[in-house]
Amino acid sequence: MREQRVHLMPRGTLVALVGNPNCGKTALFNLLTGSRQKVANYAGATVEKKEGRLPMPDGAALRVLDLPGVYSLYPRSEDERVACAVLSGHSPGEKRPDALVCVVDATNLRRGLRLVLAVKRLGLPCLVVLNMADLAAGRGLKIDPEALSQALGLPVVTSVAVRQGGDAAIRQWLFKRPWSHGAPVHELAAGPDALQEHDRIEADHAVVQDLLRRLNLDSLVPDVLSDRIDRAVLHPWVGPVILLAVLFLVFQAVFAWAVVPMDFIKSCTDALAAAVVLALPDAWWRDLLVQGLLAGMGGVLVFLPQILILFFFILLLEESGYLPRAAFLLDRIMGGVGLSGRSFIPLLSSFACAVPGIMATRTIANRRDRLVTMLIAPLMTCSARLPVYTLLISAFVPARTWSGLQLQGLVLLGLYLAGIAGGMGVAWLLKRLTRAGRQSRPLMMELPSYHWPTLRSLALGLWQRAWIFLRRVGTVILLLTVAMWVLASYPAAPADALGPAIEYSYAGQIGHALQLLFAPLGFNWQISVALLLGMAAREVAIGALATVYAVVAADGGAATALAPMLAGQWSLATGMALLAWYIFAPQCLSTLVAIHRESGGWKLPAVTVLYQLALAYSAAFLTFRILSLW
Ligand SMILES: Nc1nc2c(ncn2[C@@H]2O[C@H](COP(=O)(O)OP(=O)(O)OP(=O)(O)O)[C@@H](O)[C@H]2O)c(=O)[nH]1
Ligand SMILES: [Mg+2]
Repeated sequence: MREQRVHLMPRGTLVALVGNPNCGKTALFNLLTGSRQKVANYAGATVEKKEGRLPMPDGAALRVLDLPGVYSLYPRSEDERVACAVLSGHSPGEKRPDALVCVVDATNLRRGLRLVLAVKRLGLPCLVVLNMADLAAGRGLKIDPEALSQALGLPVVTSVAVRQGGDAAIRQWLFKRPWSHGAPVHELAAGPDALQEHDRIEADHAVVQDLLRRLNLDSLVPDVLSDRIDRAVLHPWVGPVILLAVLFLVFQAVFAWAVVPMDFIKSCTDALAAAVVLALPDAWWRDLLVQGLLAGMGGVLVFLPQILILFFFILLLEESGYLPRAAFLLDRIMGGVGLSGRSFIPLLSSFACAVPGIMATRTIANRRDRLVTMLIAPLMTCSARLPVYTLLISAFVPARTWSGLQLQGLVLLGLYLAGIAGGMGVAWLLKRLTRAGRQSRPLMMELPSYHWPTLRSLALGLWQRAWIFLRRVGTVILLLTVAMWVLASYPAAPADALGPAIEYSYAGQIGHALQLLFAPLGFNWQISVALLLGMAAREVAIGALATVYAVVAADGGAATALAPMLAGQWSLATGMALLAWYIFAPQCLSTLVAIHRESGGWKLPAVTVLYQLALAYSAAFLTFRILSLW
């Protein structure tokens, strides 16, 4: 029987924000609807349509859609297809918008107005918004919205999306219904509607040139400051030095700045555990609270400061406009392994989390490049690995400093580089093995103006990350550490037991069974169970280890510091082998689900799991064997 899908369309008036990439659509969307979608200073920050609600003065609400940026209405990449499908009314589960807000970067009218012409031909009521009016004014651009409106036959307003109230004129237009359709303008009629893509773009280009000339807006106003900064940042050898220095600073900071807040959180959870032990009677639920919840969740929570420091830098880089420059600098290296600089931003997003990174591959027009990028995205070190890395580093790498350089920070940077090297190695192999991989694809990427990130957006971004992390600790990690405690505590040891009680528990049994597989890597049974539970989410392994060792210690059970405990129990070779495992292992279900969704099948996720397992096993095996020789 043929499958039939019925889409239920939500009711209500629908307005969509459309525009070139990076013109400020999402910033406006957030302002209009009070949402907190990701705003970033590079093309392709939004790759999926997002909905919000704008309350109207009459009590009703408008449905507002934020769309991925488009260069034209001839989509080339997946994110452009998402936007164009909405505009043409072919988006699954969504009706055609009732009106459009066409956002134009006021500092780049030439490109923005070409899209306005195409959008006007869609025949929907449309408001043209000249956003970034503050930057345009700063550069001495004088645009008369009234004259432009006359010329376009559409209403035109200005906006500043990064200022509270900077959307006032848009609201005013949206609140005044019914919206009028645009007026036909004779000068804009560039040839018949049925022109082919290339001819249509050429014709629109000519119309826009003519229009700008008539309005005295055709002189190019260069962004002097950005150009000056770029002279250093994109310099063939100064550029890479700056890039390395930036990365270096980030990893040093993750260790150096986090010490005080981490100690604070640790002492809080320890004190809480001690107080609970004193206050509550000795019962199974006290053990659950102390050895399960406090040890497990506290063990993960302590890494919040490091995660926030990492995100502070990621947000700074995203908002400043440096990222596309880094992509540009790395294009040659990426070309060497059969990818283009286009893959850089999706890969870089994967350092936060592979899931948005895999979504961001939608901006890569070439399908082969897109699939390879998805395949290697999980090797980039996501923030969930950070707790595992820093735990093992603080257990096994001495906190030594050489003239201001922290050894631990260097090792952390090394782990990140190992992940990158692994990903590049896989891409290089695929380039050698496939014909498509050997074709070179030039990088076309715009370099946005540098911006100062606003304190508000930084604070908001950090708060969002903190919230995501805390929610994870409060849900997945909580559930799995409770599961771990149950596994580690039951069944109780028989009366005539010789070994420690935990050896008889389910965790002990499962761990010993798995150990057959992991013993060649130097992993003991505790690590083996922790890895099993850690398949769901990486940090769970830490909570699981904390719980197992808390149950083992069972000394009335304050949440003892995990790192010194591990240093005492494991050999250096085991600790390092576990680090090597973590660089490559496929320990995240959501990543695999994302690869499935974005690639449209199970083949790619299956390949990902298999190659990652093979890499992880070999890397851990070699590390353990080599270090054991010492
Ligand atoms: N100064 C200034 N900056 C703005 C304004 N609007 C947006 N920005 C900045 O421009 C950058 C891009 O904003 P976004 O809202 O992410 O742009 P977008 O159109 O959604 O981009 P894509 O999702 O990539 O298509 C961000 O760094 C914003 O902070 C504005 O009116 N003035
Ligand atoms: Mg956006």
